[in-house]
Parts: sequence; structure tokens; C-alpha cells
Amino acid sequence: MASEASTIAIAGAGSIGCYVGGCLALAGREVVFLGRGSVIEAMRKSGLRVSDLDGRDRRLEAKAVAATDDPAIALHEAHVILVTVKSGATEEMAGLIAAHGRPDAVVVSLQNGIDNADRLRAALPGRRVLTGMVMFNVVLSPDGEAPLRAHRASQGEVMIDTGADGLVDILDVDGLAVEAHADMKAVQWGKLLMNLNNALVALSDLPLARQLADRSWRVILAAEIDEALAAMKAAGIAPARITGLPPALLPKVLRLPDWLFGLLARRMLAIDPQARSSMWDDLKRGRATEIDELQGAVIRLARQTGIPTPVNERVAALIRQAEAEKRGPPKLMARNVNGGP
Ligand SMILES: NC(=O)C1=CN([C@@H]2O[C@H](COP(=O)(O)OP(=O)(O)OC[C@H]3O[C@@H](n4cnc5c(N)ncnc54)[C@H](OP(=O)(O)O)[C@@H]3O)[C@@H](O)[C@H]2O)C=CC1
Ligand SMILES: CC(C)(CO)C(=O)C(=O)O
Repeated sequence: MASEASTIAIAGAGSIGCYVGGCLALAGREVVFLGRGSVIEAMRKSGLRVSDLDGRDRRLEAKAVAATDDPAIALHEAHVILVTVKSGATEEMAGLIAAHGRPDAVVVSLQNGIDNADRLRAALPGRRVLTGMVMFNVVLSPDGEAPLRAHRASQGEVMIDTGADGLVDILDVDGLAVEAHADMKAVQWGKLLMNLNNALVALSDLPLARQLADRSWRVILAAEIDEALAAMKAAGIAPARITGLPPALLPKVLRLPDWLFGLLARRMLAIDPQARSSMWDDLKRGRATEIDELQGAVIRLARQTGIPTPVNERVAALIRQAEAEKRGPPKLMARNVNGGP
């Protein structure tokens, strides 16, 4: 059973890992960050700043941060391992956990997409792997800002599977609201609907608040969600309510005129002006995106049930093109995504 004395490893210290681990360390939990390159160097040199749009702005001095790029050091004593790598690195991280982690450690995936926890489970037979989901956006400061800053740029909680004794209590700390949920598959599908916007933010290069305030982008998101909901319905999947609105109402609300959307979607628009999306980060840094786990999951599900997904396919193709070109977010207009010049 996890307790306040448990050691928590952050397996992949990037945006989510630094924010979640930072809040936990500030609350007095024993935290070890496993990461790479400039992130680990920055934390070792100047510690970590953890802030949020509610006005918290806190600092962990370098001596209070245990940060390493050595998986043996990070994982061997951990009772709880929070997996915060992008989906493309899930199997690699599972291999490190298998090699260096305690067999009785509880492993929690805090990743977007539908199948990361299942993939961890498959690669870690006999170990306890739970599904988690992060509902908020985190902006990690650009290379060179000292101290490194992880800023929670929107509202929301972390949800994890019910039934993990004591885990919610040790993870639910100031700045990090954690709740148990009995049906994490439904949560994953519900969150996926929101994550279909990650690609649109990445293609537009607009901050999330500005992109969502523009109906020409919202109607594309609404069309992606229509396709996803049709595929889920045909497959018998009922996505959980994530945004405060029932999933079936989302496309209708997104298609409202800007002034009415602004009034009705106040919670959705309570976003720091810096917030974008994790896929925008990937294009910006020239890394592989999670397009196969997001739009790709919708397209695969739809194919099983004969539902057409032209909008998700077009968006996925544009992201793959931007990934291959490695010139960062392509700054498209909504009409370009719709097939116009
Ligand atoms: N960012 C956000 O606001 C949100 C993200 N999410 C989800 O959370 C998950 C994590 O996203 P995010 O925090 O943005 O991802 P990041 O890319 O910012 O962080 C992951 C970090 O893990 C590091 N890493 C990868 N493999 C290893 C390894 N073998 N050993 C050590 N370090 C490693 C990466 O290093 P390197 O860069 O060198 O590969 C990177 O720094 C994703 O599934 C994402 O979709 C969910 C909600 C919001
Ligand atoms: C919070 C949200 C939906 C958008 O920032 C996200 O999950 C992401 O960026 O991956």
C-alpha cells in the first residue's frame, strides 16, 4: 500500500512530469525525476519553479530536487512510478522499469491516448499498472530559462483508476487535484475528444485560448468530434464527460457563434494565454507527435465499424507532413485545413 513515505519516480521529466513531480516534492513527498539532457541539467543547476494560473508560484531549490538521467538510480527504490513520457516512448520506458524497478512498485500511466496503460501492462507482466489521465495543460519554459519552470496553464484534475489503496491520498496535494474514477477507459475516450484539438493548435501555431475563440477552427474540431462520436457509438463505447458538457453536445456548442460560445464555454476558455498543446510542443521541438494515438485511434476504431473519418484523416496527414518537414508548427489557416489554398 502506498503511503506518504513512499518514493515516487517521475519516469519522463518533461512538461507533465516536472509539474506533477514538482507539486509532489513541494508537498514533502520523496520524488526522483528521471529525464534527459537539458531538463535534468537545468534542475540540477537551478532547481525547479512550479506555478499555475491560480497564482501559485513556488520554487524548489536545486538541493531539494533529485534529478537523474540514470534509470537505475531513479527507479530502484521507487514504490510508485508515474509514467510521463510521450506515447512513442512507452515501450522504452517499460523496458527500463522492467530492468530497474521494484517488482512491487505501482506503475501509473499519466499519458494521453487510449492504450498506453495497456501497452505498459503487456510489457510488465505481473506488475500493477494503473491508468491515469491529466486534464490540464502544462507549459515548460524554453531551454535556457533559469530556473526551469513548469506552469499549469489550464484548470483540471488528474484522474486515476479506483482501487489503488492510499495512492490518491499521497498524490492529491496543493496544486495537483487527484481523483479516482471507476471507468478509466471511458475517461480516456472522453479526453481523446478534447485531444483531437491538439493537432489543430499545432497546425495553427495559435495559443489554445485564441484558437478556441475562433469559430473557423472550432467547426473543424466539431467535425472531428462528430466522426469520433459516431465511431464510438458504433463500437459501443460511451465516453466520459470531461469538459463539463455531455460529449454529445460538444459539436453543437463548438459550432455556436463566437459571442455565444464565449458565454457558454467559460470553463473551457479559462486558459492561460501561453497554453497551447503537447502536440504543438512536439512540432516546435522537431519531435515525433502522438498523432497515431489521437486521430489515429479514432481512424482505427472507425475502420472497424465502417464509419468514414475524412476530417480526422486530413488533419493527421497535415501533422505527418509537418513532422516530416521539421520546420515547426506550419501556421496554417483554418481554410487550409479544410482543403483550401
Ligand atoms: N504537455 C501537456 O500539457 C499535457 C500532456 N499530456 C500527456 O502527458 C504525456 C507526457 O507529455 P509531456 O509531458 O508533454 O511530454 P514531454 O515530451 O514534455 O516529456 C516527456 C519527457 O520524457 C523524456 N524521456 C523520454 N524517454 C525517456 C527515457 N527513456 N529516459 C528518460 N527520459 C525520457 C523526454 O525527453 P526527450 O525530449 O529527450 O525525448 C521528455 O523530456 C503525453 O502522453 C501527453 O499527451 C496530458 C495532458 C497535458
Ligand atoms: C490539456 C490538453 C487537452 C490541451 O492542452 C492536453 O491534453 C494536451 O496538451 O495534450
